[in-house]
Amino acid sequence: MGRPFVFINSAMSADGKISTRERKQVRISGDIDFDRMDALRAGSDAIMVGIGTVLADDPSLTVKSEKRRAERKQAGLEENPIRIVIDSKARISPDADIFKKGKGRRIVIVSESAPSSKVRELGDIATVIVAGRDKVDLVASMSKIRDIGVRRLMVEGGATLNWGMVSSGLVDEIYTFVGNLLMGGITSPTLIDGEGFTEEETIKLDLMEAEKIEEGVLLKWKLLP
Ligand SMILES: NC(=O)C1=CN([C@@H]2O[C@H](COP(=O)(O)OP(=O)(O)OC[C@H]3O[C@@H](n4cnc5c(N)ncnc54)[C@H](O)[C@@H]3O)[C@@H](O)[C@H]2O)C=CC1
Ligand SMILES: Nc1nc(O)c(N)c(N[C@@H]2O[C@H](COP(=O)(O)O)[C@@H](O)[C@H]2O)n1
Repeated sequence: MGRPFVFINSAMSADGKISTRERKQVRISGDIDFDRMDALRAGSDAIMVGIGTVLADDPSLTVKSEKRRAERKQAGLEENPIRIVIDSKARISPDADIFKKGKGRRIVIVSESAPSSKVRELGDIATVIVAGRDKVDLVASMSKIRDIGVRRLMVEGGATLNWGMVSSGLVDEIYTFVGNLLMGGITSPTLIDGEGFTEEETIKLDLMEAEKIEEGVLLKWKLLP
């Protein structure tokens, strides 16, 4: 029933790009912002990314601070939050760092169109949830992960998943670190890609916080109904 509290955390260039035109990960945040991101991970029940991010960056999505992992253990939690990948066709490799690095539960959410042999293979190393026919149904996914106890969900991109979540009305807050670089490129992923909104559909935001961090600025937005 219902859905978790959902926030997106992302780093983007001053011109709004989250990676280069070759979809290569670039260091946008400095150490302080990476540490802020790590604290957000440690305080979440689950961290979710799209398969595009896994294929491009191969992130582990683990909590990096030993102290924070220890605090989670003391609180009776796994060292790492649940790591969730939205992957309609089950394209993720069993060798992905999400599976190889760190302890904790992994969930891959696929659609009914995913090849059953690959779904079985993934079932040996992760919990596989099926939601949606040709592509993952994000609304149904949120309800399913709420049912297994996820109350606070951190979404770490990428651009297509961010669009899917925002356009489905599934996001409460967005935190963007805007770094001191320009990436350019009409095909470079932005914070929110997808088909985009019409003038009437645009989503209004409430600025909760703006803070200078190192050479960039952290903006915290609440999505208005
Ligand atoms: N700077 C930053 O903070 C971050 C940057 N990135 C960058 O983002 C790029 C990846 O973004 P994308 O290619 O857009 O991939 P993505 O990570 O957003 O994954 C998109 C994929 O999710 C799957 N999906 C299934 N159902 C969906 C649904 N209902 N709605 C939306 N997606 C659904 C589709 O297969 C789709 O292709 C990479 O270049 C990566 O480096 C990713 C995370 C953070
Ligand atoms: N917050 C942030 N700042 C940057 O400068 C970045 N380049 C990214 N990239 C994303 O961080 C994830 C890496 O996670 P692991 O270190 O492997 O746990 C990955 O999803 C990148 O896209 N983020």
